[in-house]
Amino acid sequence: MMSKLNITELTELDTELLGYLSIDKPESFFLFAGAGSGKTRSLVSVLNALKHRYKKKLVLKGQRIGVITYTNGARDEILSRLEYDNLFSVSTIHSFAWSLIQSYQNDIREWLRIDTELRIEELEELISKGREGTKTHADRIKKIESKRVRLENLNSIKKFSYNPNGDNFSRDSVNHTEVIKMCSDFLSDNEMMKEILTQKFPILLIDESQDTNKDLIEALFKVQSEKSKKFSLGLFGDMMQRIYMDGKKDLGKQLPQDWKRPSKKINYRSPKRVIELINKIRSYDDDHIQEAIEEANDGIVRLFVVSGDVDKQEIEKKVMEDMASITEDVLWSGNDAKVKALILEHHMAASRMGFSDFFDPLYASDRLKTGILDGTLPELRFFSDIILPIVKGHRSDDAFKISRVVTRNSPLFKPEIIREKENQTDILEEADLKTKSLISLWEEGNDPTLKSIINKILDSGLFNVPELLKQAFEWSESSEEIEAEAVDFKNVFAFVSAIESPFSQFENYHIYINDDAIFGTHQGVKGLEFPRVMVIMDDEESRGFLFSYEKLFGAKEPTRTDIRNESEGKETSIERTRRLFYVTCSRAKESLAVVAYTNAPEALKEHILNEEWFSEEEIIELSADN
Ligand SMILES: Nc1ncnc2c1ncn2[C@@H]1O[C@H](COP(=O)(O)OP(=O)(O)OP(=O)(O)O)[C@@H](O)[C@H]1O
Repeated sequence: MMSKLNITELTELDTELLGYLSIDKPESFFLFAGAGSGKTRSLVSVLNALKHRYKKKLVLKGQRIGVITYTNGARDEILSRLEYDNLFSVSTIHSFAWSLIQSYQNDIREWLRIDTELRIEELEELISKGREGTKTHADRIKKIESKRVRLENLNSIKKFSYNPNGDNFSRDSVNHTEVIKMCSDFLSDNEMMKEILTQKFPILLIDESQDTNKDLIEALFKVQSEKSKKFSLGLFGDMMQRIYMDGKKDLGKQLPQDWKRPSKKINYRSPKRVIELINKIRSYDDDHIQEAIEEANDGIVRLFVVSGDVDKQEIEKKVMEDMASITEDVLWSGNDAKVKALILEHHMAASRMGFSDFFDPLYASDRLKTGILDGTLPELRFFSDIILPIVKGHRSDDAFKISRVVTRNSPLFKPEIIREKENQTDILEEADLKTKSLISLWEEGNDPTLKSIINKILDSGLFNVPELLKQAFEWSESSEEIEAEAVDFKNVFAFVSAIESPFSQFENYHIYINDDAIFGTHQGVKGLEFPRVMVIMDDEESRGFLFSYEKLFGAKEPTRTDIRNESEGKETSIERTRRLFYVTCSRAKESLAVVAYTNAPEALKEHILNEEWFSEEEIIELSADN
């Protein structure tokens, strides 16, 4: 992503940006430039320079410099580069929005009242136009009922809550969409809010602003135009890397006259051949052409066209071996391979890494989704923070590690239990016996199911088992029919299925979500960079409908909707996919393999050659027969 900088390393462009961010004569700017051009690096170096220039002045006035990032990961990275200096408030858009509005509880209540009434009216209108007796009709009635309950409850809520990283399902919580909309409305319509924002943050910089929610961006534009004498807004981004539907489509098109538009032409990240490819991909959208740095390598790219009923894991292994010999870079294959393989959806990693039985049922539940992707679900923490370290301790014969996990987590070591026992060695012996019995599940290379682990622990009482797991275990053992109306029915059921899988599946899932795996998603690698990148494109395996590589690569005709959207000037799935393809290819620092699974290899190849994305020598065909 970024390299550590000190302020003496300011580039000409950084100095230009610094000039705009003067607190005496503020100006706003829009720095939009291609992948790898050093936008994030400029952001950090400019912030460091601002610290030296203005820290004393701003601290005296109780002011800070605001920075909005797209992900928590990017926030952490920038914060660490700024050495956690308190002058900066670095946060994701959701945390930022909530921190601005959370003290205005009455305004939140009123906003929710009006918004909920409006949503009810909209639903009533839809109901009056739609057909009765359909599922949609029944769903709408249900939605109205739940919104009415929310309206009735509004007055009794003492304090609204919000967790930017959570699901916000509780009665007093507001959801992600509401927080952004509320903040945008408050900023657009409320003079006091504009004053609060600009007083607090005379300088506000937004990274990846092409994907920042459009309502909020528009509200911030409004604040900037009204408070231009004391507020600088700096946008960093790249419209070609807009990959979420939330962003402002025409961002930057009608900027006010007084906004500055600095530019960057150099790509510092990628070798020449990769830059040539991404310039080509980009040429359909705009005429921004990048150049490589003088000392850049030539770099190698290959397109693997794969057809037929193939074993995908075998194919991808072969691609990596081929790349190792083509590039003469051993890190492309073997046990020590250092490759980033980009898949479109998480379940594609699950099937390749062998954790689908565990992952798929949980990921299908809306309420569990977030927690399973970031590993914060308490039911998963039970396995990751207690069972996994014990298993690892067992494998490495580390009795000390095991006993530390047990003493920290077992209710046997609670002070009140210890006090009750006359002889404390009894507790140690009891814990030891129960731990050994748990570990015996892995004896002789066994791979126990999660269910058998839960069973063992429920029997021994060595640890407390989280409620959902306990319930899932009981349901899976019960011969009675469970009522669909039961509390948390769907979630418990998801676990009933997931706990049938072996522990090794949990372990693989754990490796995946902790970024230790070679797999990452196309969307998730935004802002990152890797020496060797393998982009996997597989429409058949992906479940969404937003992207289609087969269409982008000419292997499938555009649908009537695509043609209609195009003629109406609306975005098509081809355009969206092209931007995602630009993001993935531009992560490569040394070499790039693109793997296209297709039903029409000939058409695909012809299209690619016509469009001159890859040359004949760069295309390798693989099928079930070779
Ligand atoms: N002026 C520079 N001199 C040397 N290296 C640079 C310079 N600017 C950026 N780099 C390096 O180039 C790479 C890309 O930089 P950075 O991540 O800041 O680009 P970006 O424009 O934010 O990229 P993207 O839009 O693709 O996320 C990093 O490795 C960074 O250290």
